[in-house]
Amino acid sequence: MATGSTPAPLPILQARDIHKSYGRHPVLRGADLTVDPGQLVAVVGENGAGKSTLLKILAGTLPVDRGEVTLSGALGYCPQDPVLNANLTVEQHLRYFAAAHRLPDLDRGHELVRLLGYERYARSAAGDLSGGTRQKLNLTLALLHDPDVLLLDEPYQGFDWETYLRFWDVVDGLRAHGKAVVIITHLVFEQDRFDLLADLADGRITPRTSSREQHDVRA
Ligand SMILES: Nc1ncnc2c1ncn2[C@@H]1O[C@H](COP(=O)(O)OP(=O)(O)OP(=O)(O)O)[C@@H](O)[C@H]1O
Repeated sequence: MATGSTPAPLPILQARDIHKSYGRHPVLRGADLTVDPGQLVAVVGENGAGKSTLLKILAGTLPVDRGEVTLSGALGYCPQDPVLNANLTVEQHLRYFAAAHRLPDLDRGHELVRLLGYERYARSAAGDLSGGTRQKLNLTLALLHDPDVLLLDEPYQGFDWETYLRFWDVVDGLRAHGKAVVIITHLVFEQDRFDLLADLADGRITPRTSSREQHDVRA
């Protein structure tokens, strides 16, 4: 918890007064969110509240009608539906994305594959992978370039329990290195893992600190 004498960290990601409608259907109506380095943020809310819409806007893949998003660092984004090439193997995906990010080697990719426990599929085509393994590859690719903030849209759909725990090991490692992670979740039992719960309802976000509360939280 920050004290009065500790300067507030500069946010890594900030969304201000976000408005978004689909046709005449308003979804976001003045949503604000501030994410600090090293912060774990859960975006929660009912089905259809606009959580995925918000994440797409934060990721810059969907334009806003009004408002602005400020990002000060590298971004990783894991959409709900993995965007993979069915004909490329896991290893080829790593190589392709590493080249796109101009990475000198595949070390981080191989480390993530090992951490998430799917080394045996290295030579399998993405189209032949199970849904859970495709999600692991999706997550690996989003993390390959060591982003400062990671946006995850329900990342563990299809994960078995062991993988779910490994996933949290990865996230805790990111957090320990000052990376911010924003996750859409429906899992009430895990909410204590987060620093901030961003509760989305009626197009706006109400921030709630979770019992973890180790940071100065503003939204
Ligand atoms: N491309 C689109 N065109 C029209 N309406 C859309 C589009 N995408 C989402 N919507 C609508 O916007 C609202 C918010 O959708 P969104 O997927 O952002 O909600 P969500 O909170 O992520 O839902 P869930 O918890 O079910 O995943 C819903 O009513 C949805 O039907």
